[in-house]
Amino acid sequence: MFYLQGRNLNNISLLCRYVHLQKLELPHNRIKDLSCVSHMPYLITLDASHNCLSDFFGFQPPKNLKEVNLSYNQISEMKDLSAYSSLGRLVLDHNSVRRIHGLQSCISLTHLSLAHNKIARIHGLENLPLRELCLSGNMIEKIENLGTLRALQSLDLSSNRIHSLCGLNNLPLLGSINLESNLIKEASPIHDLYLLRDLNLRGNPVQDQPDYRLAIIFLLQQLTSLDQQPATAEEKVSAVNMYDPPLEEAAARDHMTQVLYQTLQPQGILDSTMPGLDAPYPMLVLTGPRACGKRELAHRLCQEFTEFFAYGACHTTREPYSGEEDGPDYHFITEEQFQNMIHMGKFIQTMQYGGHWFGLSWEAVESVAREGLACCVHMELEGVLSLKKSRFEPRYVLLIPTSTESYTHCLRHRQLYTQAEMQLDAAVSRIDLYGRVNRERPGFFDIVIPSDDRAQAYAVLRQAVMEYLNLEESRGGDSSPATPACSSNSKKGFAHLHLPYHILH
Ligand SMILES: Nc1ncnc2c1ncn2[C@@H]1O[C@H](COP(=O)(O)OP(=O)(O)OP(=O)(O)O)[C@@H](O)[C@H]1O
Repeated sequence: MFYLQGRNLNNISLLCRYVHLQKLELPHNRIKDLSCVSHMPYLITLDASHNCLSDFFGFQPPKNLKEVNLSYNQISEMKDLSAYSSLGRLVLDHNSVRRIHGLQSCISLTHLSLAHNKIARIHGLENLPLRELCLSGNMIEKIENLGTLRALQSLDLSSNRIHSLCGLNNLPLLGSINLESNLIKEASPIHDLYLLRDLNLRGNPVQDQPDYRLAIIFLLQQLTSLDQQPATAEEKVSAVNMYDPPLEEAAARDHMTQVLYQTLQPQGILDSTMPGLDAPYPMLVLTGPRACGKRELAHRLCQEFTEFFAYGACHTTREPYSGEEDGPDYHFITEEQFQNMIHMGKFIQTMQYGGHWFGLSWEAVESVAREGLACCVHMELEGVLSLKKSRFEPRYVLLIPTSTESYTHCLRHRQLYTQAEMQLDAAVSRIDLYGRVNRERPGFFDIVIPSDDRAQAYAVLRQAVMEYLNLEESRGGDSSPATPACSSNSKKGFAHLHLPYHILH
């Protein structure tokens, strides 16, 4: 080992003779030239911090060089370090480096610190085995290109100019995230950075965003420290409740919200949907995972059984798909209009799905009820849970795909998902969710119908409805419209609809 600290040395050429040196410490001098290191093939550790070096690694590579500290020098450019494959720790703090460069072949590099330089972008680190990365005190505006750092345990990006976490979108397995509007769209925790325990974003504008800590803790659930403060168990629970609440909790919260805003409005009587003496107002809800055909079947049913049913169109903030118009399927409104409607107590239930709002309004159901008809709607499970807390007592039909393969094919065909596999997997996993609820909560759905074959699914649905409305096939056969077997008031007839509970095997 050779140790020469604070001697004001600027020429160390005499060290060329020490060819067997393994550790060289030269901090706090005025050294400009490290070429003598070329003569030390066994060097393992080099500390040349606090000197006047402007040349980055200005020496021939010692084969086993593992640790290098060149902090507090005048280095402005990094160069290719492919000859330094043993390098494990590199400290370049307090230099003038503008661009991270030349590290691609450093297959042993586990610690890298480039604090207080002039770096504007995170790049050039792809696939490195880094465990600790410090880029504090630079000019970085966004978090990017970190998705391949699978060994990363500690990341320090403090005192930069990061104003958004949207760059986390680039991380594999993460859904699109929009923290600007405090909304995480189909987000899932970042599994690829599952070793990350310590994240520091102090001193960045992003800290001012509402629910900043909870959003990060949700995305990185294994964090133990955020901004040098422990990520507590309470925060983890709150984060999950906020961004991915258990179904019942989300439904209870939605129901409470709607009831609260309704009670703040002048009270009027919605007589068309008032329960009768012996039965509630009749409603039919088709539920099941997205694109399982519930909307199509709901329309078909309403078209065939015009004397009994009419379609209740929900409101949504999503854009109409091509060919969709305002009215028949949804009332398309802006996010602001939707929030206004919530505040005016207009909804029975609402739900966020895929980053958009959906809601069933009182008026949608009332307008159908005023015609003396039963309201037929479709919605996801979360909507059902919320609706079950209201005064309505619909019959619930679960339409469920039984072949994952054909369901995936159908999703692909409809091109619903832009971020491909990850979103497809999430959509498919909801089949299991419906299946689980059906198994674990007998009676939750009144009837379960496999949805893979639409024609068959409709035939079963139609048959069930006919039986319980006590209707008979007209002589025209299967495809002819049904006629009531009893001539009683259609609404009253449907009021006795009690579909059986089937367990799907
Ligand atoms: N008020 C509501 N509450 C809960 N879920 C709803 C509500 N209105 C619609 N949905 C559901 O939101 C999901 C997304 O609807 P959207 O119309 O965007 O999708 P889709 O791909 O056309 O689905 P589908 O073909 O099943 O109708 C659907 O499963 C739909 O049934």
